[in-house]
Amino acid sequence: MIVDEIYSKNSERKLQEFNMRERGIISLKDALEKNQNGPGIIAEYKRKSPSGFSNKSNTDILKYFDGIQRIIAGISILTEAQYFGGTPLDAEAVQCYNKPILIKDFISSESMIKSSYMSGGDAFLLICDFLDYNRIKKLVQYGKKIGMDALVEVHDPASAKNIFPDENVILGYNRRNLKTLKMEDNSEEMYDNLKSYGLPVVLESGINHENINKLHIEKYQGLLIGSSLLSGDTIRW
Ligand SMILES: O=P(O)(O)OC[C@@H](O)[C@@H](O)c1c[nH]c2ccccc12
Repeated sequence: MIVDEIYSKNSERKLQEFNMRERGIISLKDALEKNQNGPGIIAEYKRKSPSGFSNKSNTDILKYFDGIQRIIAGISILTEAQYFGGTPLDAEAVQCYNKPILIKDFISSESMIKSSYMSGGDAFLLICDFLDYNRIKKLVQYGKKIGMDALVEVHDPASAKNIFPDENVILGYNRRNLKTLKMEDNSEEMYDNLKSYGLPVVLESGINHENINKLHIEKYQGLLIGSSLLSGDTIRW
């Protein structure tokens, strides 16, 4: 499966050697907790996705965020190249918006977290469906040491056992199963469990103007939205 393959090649990934940071860390967790009037939008930029999205209009990243910077609480940048067309240079480029930047990658090591920091990232992604509890605990604690927040994401209810809650953690529910790449929404079943940790909860994937009023978004502190916004969808609730 594609995501397993991406993780398996992490040891071959070229990591960011020199520091591209232009500013101090901005906490994504703080931004979501302070967001007024409902969940904060984390707008994701990607050029393509194995689940079928492609940035047909080849939206320029700076033009894109110039247009939406006033309505978003954070930015998510795909940095994986092969399947998402990503690059750390995208993260470096969007530091100018002074919004917290989530490095959306298949992170499995401390060196990848350090690389995310050097690229200008403020937070990083850990996926419970692919990393075990001890690995997540180690990486959350490393991120905390260098001041970064971790978005600890779950899809399969069984993988919630890998959650390591700490003060720098934001929890995410991914409506998409990354093992099948299909939308399989267990958010109703999962919400109370995730909320019980007392941490911000972000709803992720497949959110658009047609379903946004059916997803009980008022319960969430954040919405991670990529494809629909990149395709010009107008999101309002
Ligand atoms: O483009 P969408 O359907 O709005 O989804 C955005 C984001 O949730 C999705 O890209 C995502 C959520 N978790 C991930 C983990 C890896 C790669 C991608 C993701």
